Amino acid sequence: MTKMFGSARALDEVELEVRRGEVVVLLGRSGAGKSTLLRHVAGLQQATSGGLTVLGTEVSTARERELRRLRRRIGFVFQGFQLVGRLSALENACSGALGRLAGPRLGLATYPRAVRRLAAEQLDRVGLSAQAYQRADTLSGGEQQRVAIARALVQQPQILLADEPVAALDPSSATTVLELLRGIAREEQLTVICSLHQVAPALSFATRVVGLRSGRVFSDQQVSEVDEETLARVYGAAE
Ligand SMILES: Nc1ncnc2c1ncn2[C@@H]1O[C@H](COP(=O)(O)OP(=O)(O)OP(=O)(O)O)[C@@H](O)[C@H]1O
Repeated sequence: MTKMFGSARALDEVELEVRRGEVVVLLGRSGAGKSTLLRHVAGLQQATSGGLTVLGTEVSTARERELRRLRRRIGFVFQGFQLVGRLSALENACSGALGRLAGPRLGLATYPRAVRRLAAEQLDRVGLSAQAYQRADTLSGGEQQRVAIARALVQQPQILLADEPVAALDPSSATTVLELLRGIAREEQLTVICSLHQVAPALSFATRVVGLRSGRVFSDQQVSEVDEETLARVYGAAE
């Protein structure tokens, strides 16, 4: 699969097969193509040439309706959390269900009871029960990212994508968030694709590490057989 932006090649003949339950880290420096690849998997962008099949949908040729259906099955966690700051943690978590509910929701009480219960359970799972009614913009960065994870889980996704989920966090919150994600992925047999730009967290989080460089797959290894030195040399100094 190749993605061009004008004459720039953001993804250059990328070939990758991810199996169910794998926790894949896309490792690469700024501009390597990690976010672009994640956006393609999420059905948010379409390749310039070549194909990409996600959960049985051919993304490159799919119509908007099919893409919407696909997006509902894929959770996405971002570097900047993307919560609604003035809403509570619980209401943000509930909004993960919006894709399967008809019409907009205004206020917690307008969500079905089952959704509110599920959202509360997921907040509990990420250790934020006590903060459920706190405004999202009053939470710490690590807490906000945990709310975003709860929201993604309320969506009941088959694939969870995370684009630099810990880049904005201090090292200790980053470790907490990655450990949480890893534990949840194991429990749910969830397929996770996560971009990171540091080698050490990638190795403790992933089952498989895919190195990207200038839009190309440069290395692809199971963590158990990873050549740490090469990875550190190629990606260790990534900004
Ligand atoms: N919408 C766009 N229009 C033009 N160029 C783009 C667009 N999106 C990405 N690119 C280019 O494609 C290349 C890959 O970008 P991408 O954001 O995927 O890299 P990345 O590995 O995620 O980097 P970072 O870690 O900084 O987020 C870059 O050269 C970027 O400038």
